[in-house]
Amino acid sequence: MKNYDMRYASSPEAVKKYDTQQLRDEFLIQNLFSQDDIKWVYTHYDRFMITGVEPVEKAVTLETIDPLKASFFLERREMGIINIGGAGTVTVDGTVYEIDNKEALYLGQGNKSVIFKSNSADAPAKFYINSTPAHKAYPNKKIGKDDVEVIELGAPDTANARTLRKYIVNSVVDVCQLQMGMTSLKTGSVWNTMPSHVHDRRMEVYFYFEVPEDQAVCHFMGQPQETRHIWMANNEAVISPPWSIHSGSGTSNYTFIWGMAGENLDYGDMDVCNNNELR
Ligand SMILES: O=C[C@H](O)[C@@H](O)CC(=O)C(=O)O
Ligand SMILES: [Zn+2]
Repeated sequence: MKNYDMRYASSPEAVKKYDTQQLRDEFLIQNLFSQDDIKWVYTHYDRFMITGVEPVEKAVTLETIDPLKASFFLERREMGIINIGGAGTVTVDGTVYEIDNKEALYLGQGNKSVIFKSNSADAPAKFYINSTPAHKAYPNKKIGKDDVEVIELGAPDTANARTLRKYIVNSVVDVCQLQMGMTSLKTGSVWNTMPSHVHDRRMEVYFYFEVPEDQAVCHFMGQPQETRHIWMANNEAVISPPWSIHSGSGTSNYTFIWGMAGENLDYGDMDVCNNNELR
């Protein structure tokens, strides 16, 4: 069975003409988590790759996929892993990393054997994973809850009070180009990434989770004066092209993981859009 799905890059001019289904086919990632298996989405936006692994009955071994033309997955790549499920382990060339809920692991280029396992089949680990090309082998590093950089953003008055946690940024861990973190909306706050922004130098992927049953998140994309939306359910991800805003509003509060790659490692390099100028 083919273990990857290819997403080619789209131009803003083409996307203007997409209908709902075409927008979803190009940018939305559903069925992200495979039980006891790994199925990748390989994008042509900075060759950023996305998957979710949920080991239940057995350990899952990371294998290379055909488009990489590599002898092992991390031969020319780095990887960030954030566990959103129960406690688990990632064994990397014999070293066992215990990764609890909302802990992360950075893996540098050159690691040959990577094995994902849950501590208990009753509360399986759910490893959300991003991977990007790498030019240098940086050391592996576990990022625990105390290692993250925490920022409070927004306000209840504008329904966007949220806590942003930087897990994989260059002030926490040495990386080639991957950046990852987690943002949690407070109760009563629903808008993420407001005011919105673009960063034509980096693409981004948002993975929405902790969306309560029967609730949804409306994700906004597109050029600032030509926006589109995609309605998203729990545990779905969306690809944000470098030219696109990436903001969302939920029918309740929720949490999401952001991952980025591209030209620079400067988290704060964003071109902010004024709310009253969005179209
Ligand atoms: O470029 C940075 C990313 O879009 C996110 O980190 C923004 C975010 O999580 C938020 O404002 O809530
Ligand atoms: Zn961004």
